[in-house]
Amino acid sequence: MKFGVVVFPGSNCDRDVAYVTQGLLDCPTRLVWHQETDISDLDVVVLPGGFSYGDYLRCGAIAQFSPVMPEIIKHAEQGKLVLGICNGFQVLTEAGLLPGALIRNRDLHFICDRVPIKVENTRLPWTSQYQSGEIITLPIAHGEGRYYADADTLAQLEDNGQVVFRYCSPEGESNPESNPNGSLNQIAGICNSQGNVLGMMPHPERASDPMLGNTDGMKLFESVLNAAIAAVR
Ligand SMILES: NC(=O)CC[C@H](N)C(=O)O
Repeated sequence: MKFGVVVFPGSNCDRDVAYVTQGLLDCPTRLVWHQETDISDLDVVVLPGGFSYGDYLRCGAIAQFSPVMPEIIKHAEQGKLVLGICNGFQVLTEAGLLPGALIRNRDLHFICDRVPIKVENTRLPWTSQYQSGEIITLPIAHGEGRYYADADTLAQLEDNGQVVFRYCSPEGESNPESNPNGSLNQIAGICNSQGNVLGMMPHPERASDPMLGNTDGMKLFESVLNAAIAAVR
């Protein structure tokens, strides 16, 4: 199984993701410059965190027009896996691959923290290695991470199990105090209706190497590998 990590001008977590998928997960991985238009060799496309195009206009708003994006949309339409982390999540909503939008944090500050998150849906290629309802801790680092969607979209996401990660208290409660950025329904990550496209604001790649003292993010990458192994059996 081969990973590709898209590099936009201003991406800054591209190598961190590649370090995890190649170095820790032992899967072939290549960096994909945003002007490339052939990604047919890839099984999983990751849009990493960062500040694509300097976050001018809106985070992710300019990156959606990169030449690689139509190819990523085709890749997703074929049912193949696409993961957007932080700025990558913002790009996926701007490109219409995921519903809703990421807007300025409630308190208008950039937040850099480690926060508890509940894994809400484990029936996905992204999360099968987690326990349902498991509370994990992942780093967040964003200025525009407040998930917003209209009421109908929100209800649809909830009804279809598309809310994959939710901010919570260390005990797993969802309340205003455990919502770092004001996201609706405490949403930290969602998937599309087919489940093959995932967007999340927290950074699993920053919590994967045992050297960093937290490996809660590694199960996400292991889930992907597991799904690939299951598919060829
Ligand atoms: N870590 C990131 O990807 C940051 C995303 C984006 N630049 C923001 O500030 O919201």
